[in-house]
Order: sequence, then C-alpha cells, then structure tokens
Amino acid sequence: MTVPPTSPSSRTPRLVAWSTPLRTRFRGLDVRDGLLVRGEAGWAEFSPFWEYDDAESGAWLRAAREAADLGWPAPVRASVPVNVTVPATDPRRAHDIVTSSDGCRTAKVKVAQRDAAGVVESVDREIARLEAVRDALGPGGRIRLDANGGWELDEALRRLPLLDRAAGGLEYVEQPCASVADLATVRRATSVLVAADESIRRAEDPFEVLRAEAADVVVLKVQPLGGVRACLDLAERVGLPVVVSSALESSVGLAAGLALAAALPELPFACGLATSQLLAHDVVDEPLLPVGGEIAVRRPEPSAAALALARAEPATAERWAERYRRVGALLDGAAA
Ligand SMILES: O=C(O)CCC(=O)c1ccccc1C(=O)O
Ligand SMILES: [Mg+2]
Repeated sequence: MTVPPTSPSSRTPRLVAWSTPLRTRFRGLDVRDGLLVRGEAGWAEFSPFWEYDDAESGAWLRAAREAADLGWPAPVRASVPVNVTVPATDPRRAHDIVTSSDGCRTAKVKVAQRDAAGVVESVDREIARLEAVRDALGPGGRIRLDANGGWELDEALRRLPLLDRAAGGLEYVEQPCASVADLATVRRATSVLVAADESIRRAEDPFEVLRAEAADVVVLKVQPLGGVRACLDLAERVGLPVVVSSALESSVGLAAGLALAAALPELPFACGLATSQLLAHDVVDEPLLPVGGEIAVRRPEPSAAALALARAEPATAERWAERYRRVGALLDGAAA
C-alpha cells in the first residue's frame, strides 16, 4: 500500500490507515487503529479488532463495501440521542468523563473488568464508579451497565441488585454473562432489564436470544453485523427495541452507525455512538460528537489536517492493507 506524503485530497488515495491513542484504556486497548477506504459513495471504515480472524472480519468488510460503494438508506430523524461511555476507570475519572460529555443524559458504565491474571474487579470498586456517575449525572439521568459477558452467572445474580441500588436504578445491563442461557436466567431472576450484545453480533444464530427469551433489548453494531442494511433487516426480524453502538471507530465509521440509528423506524434508547470522545485524535476536522446529548446526522470526510495527527505508521498501514486484501479475497472466494 502506498501512503502518500501529501494531503489526501491532492492524491486521493483509496486506502489510508489511521491510529490514535485512547484517552482512557478501553477493552484492554490503549491504541485504536483501522483503515479508511474511499469508493464511489464516499469514505468507509474497515476496522475489525486485531483479535478477529479473517473469517470473522468478513462482515466488517461487507459493511465497509456498503459504505464505500452504495451509501445508506435515507434517515427518518436529523439527530440521535447518545450515551456517554464510561470505561472501567476510577471514580474521579468516571465523574470527569460524564461531566465533560456535552450534555449526555445517559451513561453506559463498563463493569466485570478482568485484570491480566483474569481476576474480576471487586463489586466495591464498581459501586464506587456507579456512585460517581450518578453524582455527575444528577437524579434525572439514566445509567446502563455493560459487562461484556464477563460475569459468571452467580456473580451477576449477586452483584446486580447491589449495582442497581448504587446507581439509583439501572436502565438495563448489557451482556451480563457470556451464554444465552445465563442471560435468560439473569433476566428471569432479577428486576434489571437485559440487553444482548455479543450474543447477537458474535453468535452463529442471533435468533437464539429470541427463542430463549434472553433479552429485552438488542445492541446492533454496523461493522460486525455486515452493514446498515443488514442491521435494519435484523432489527425488523428481531422485533425488540434496538440500541445502535459503535465498535470504537473513527468518525468515518461512526457515520455508518449514525445512519443506522437515523434510519430505524423506532429509537427508544440513547445510542452508544459518542465514542469519538474516547479517541485522542479523530480523522475528520469536526468529529461526530454530541451537542446537548445528541449527535447531528451527517457524514464527515477525513481531512489531511486531522490525519496529520491520526495517520498510522507505515508498518501498521502495511498490516492493514494486507488484512484488507486477505479478507477481501476470502469474501469474494466465499461468494463465488
Ligand atoms: O456502546 C457504547 O457506549 C460504546 C461502544 C462499546 O461499548 C463497545 C465498543 C467497542 C467494542 C465493544 C463495545 C461493547 O459495547 O461491548
Ligand atoms: Mg457491549
């Protein structure tokens, strides 16, 4: 891959790799990177996490091809209410993140964080984080949790009533346990609503959640589910309330999530699309950030000025170009 030394507009490269530190460690990551791809319909993002193999990355590439070649269905709303995303961090930092979130009235707080040795964070620390978030939000704000499937069933059942109390009421808990069966048990045994995330986007069969009556809400992410149209189709077939979330993309990738949230017939919950707040640098001049708790629906383009701070090193760019080529060959081979 050739990474031009000059501005993207003067050389119009088809592929540009980006990389940025995160402001706060998230999902065990300190850096996020990805690839921007320009097609007839505009700039697209291909950014599967590095632990995803080529087969699982195929859906992410289908989403990028849709954005680059086709664009997205028309919006039915002009702005999308969003949550502030609070990583598994200390109470002071959690408080700061919420107060500097530009008016978000919903906070999504990460819990069930495991350290390098696999030891789960104590419930006392989770309680302290939730108290700080409630203090920062005030009584009117909503708090949801995301455990990323990290609790054993007994941990979830023991902790959720305590966390519900510490938060002053939870909106829902996202993926408290890994298995669909455990989600169903949590849903039946506690008063907290359950949202399914990994059980939808990394599952062989996303409808298992429905058959097991394991969730009240589903989280949809454009890249892992193969594009905006694929998500709209899934939302229609699932028939449960949908929350659109990011996969920690740059604003080029976030625009696809925003297009999905803007095109859904119903949008009863705030979406997890305010994650440009977690990046030290974004690839566009005016990142997709909330104003008054909502992000205006638009599709920003990468700029040379922004990429001056967010461009990947040549070795990283080479890895992305290779991965893009391999996943593309796999997809095209599989389709033939
Ligand atoms: O929903 C949000 O607030 C932010 C997105 C988010 O949490 C996320 C970002 C990248 C990968 C996984 C997840 C997740 O929801 O588990
Ligand atoms: Mg999640």
